[in-house]
Amino acid sequence: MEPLFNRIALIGIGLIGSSIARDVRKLGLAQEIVISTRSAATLAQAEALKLGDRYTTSAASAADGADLIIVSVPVGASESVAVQIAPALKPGAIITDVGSTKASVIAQMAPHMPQDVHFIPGHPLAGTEKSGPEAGFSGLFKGRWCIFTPLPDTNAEALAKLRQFWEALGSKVDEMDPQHHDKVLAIVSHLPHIIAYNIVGTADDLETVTESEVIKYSASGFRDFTRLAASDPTMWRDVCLHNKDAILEMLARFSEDLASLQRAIRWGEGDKLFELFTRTRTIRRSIVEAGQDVDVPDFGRHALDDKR
Ligand SMILES: NC(=O)c1ccc[n+]([C@@H]2O[C@H](COP(=O)([O-])OP(=O)(O)OC[C@H]3O[C@@H](n4cnc5c(N)ncnc54)[C@H](O)[C@@H]3O)[C@@H](O)[C@H]2O)c1
Ligand SMILES: O=C(O)C(=O)C[C@]1(C(=O)O)C=C[C@@H](O)C=C1
Repeated sequence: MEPLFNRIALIGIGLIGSSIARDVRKLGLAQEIVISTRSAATLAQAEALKLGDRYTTSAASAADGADLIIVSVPVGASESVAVQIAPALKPGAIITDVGSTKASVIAQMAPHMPQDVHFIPGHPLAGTEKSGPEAGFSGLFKGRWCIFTPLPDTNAEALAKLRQFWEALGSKVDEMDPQHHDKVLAIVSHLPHIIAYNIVGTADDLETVTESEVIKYSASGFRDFTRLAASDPTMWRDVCLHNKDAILEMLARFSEDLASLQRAIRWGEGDKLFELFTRTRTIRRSIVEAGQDVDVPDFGRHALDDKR
């Protein structure tokens, strides 16, 4: 494939940054890959994995002269990165991110962006519960959505180029308003993780059930929750703090519906339970039919516990 960019700078080289690096290298999407991350130890890991051509702990020197800069750090670190890279950005550069929340990332980064660059927030809907440069793999974004939440005055050419980039990684690209993105993701991604953290925490706290019993008898339903609950604590702390309003709104709805389910169980309302379980089963079928479970083979390899 023809390189789409001369120099790509990857700021943050964990699961997402390193998966991008692997695909960029494999597909020949850049002449040069520059990698930057805050910690020297993580940078050394990236270098050992040969993920880039140049390595630096200075985000500014990585961004200097780059045509595409992809920020892949926990969302709470977005402003700090924006402040560091802003003075080094070359005119016409495209700056994007992969953060799981969008309104907050825009609020943190946009005010620091110079007038002559193109800041296009993005979010690939692909990942696993693993983190760090060793957890990444080529093909993570294949068949998955990447959502852009462009600012109103975004340059159409820059947008088309970034779209071309993500499509080269195999993603389907969509555009959304950032607030809408945050609400949609609150229900389809953030709440499932919060529920998983909570149920695994509850099981761990149960006084009548020992920890060894939780491990020994964990049925596959519970095991599926433990996968999500093993996700990176820094990333998910930041998601919760930076999508607070949408998450609280969805949690309120969720709690109401849970109370109604609790009531149906208490009063033996079998029809009500059956109706809900039938309705939700069709959602799973629609997802499978729409090909949205394309990740199963990859997740089987990377995310599920081999000892199952
Ligand atoms: N993991 C997923 O499933 C997933 C999916 C889509 C999007 N995202 C988003 O992608 C981003 C990165 O997630 P990840 O899974 O790659 O995380 P990760 O923990 O694997 O990697 C994070 C990287 O950011 C660096 N970093 C951490 N704090 C920093 C700081 N204060 N300043 C500069 N660099 C810092 C780390 O050294 C590391 O290189 C997050 O914003 C996350 O919300 C994650
Ligand atoms: O399946 C997982 O392990 C993930 O956590 C991936 C997942 C998700 O919820 O689907 C997590 C956060 C993202 O921002 C995007 C994708």
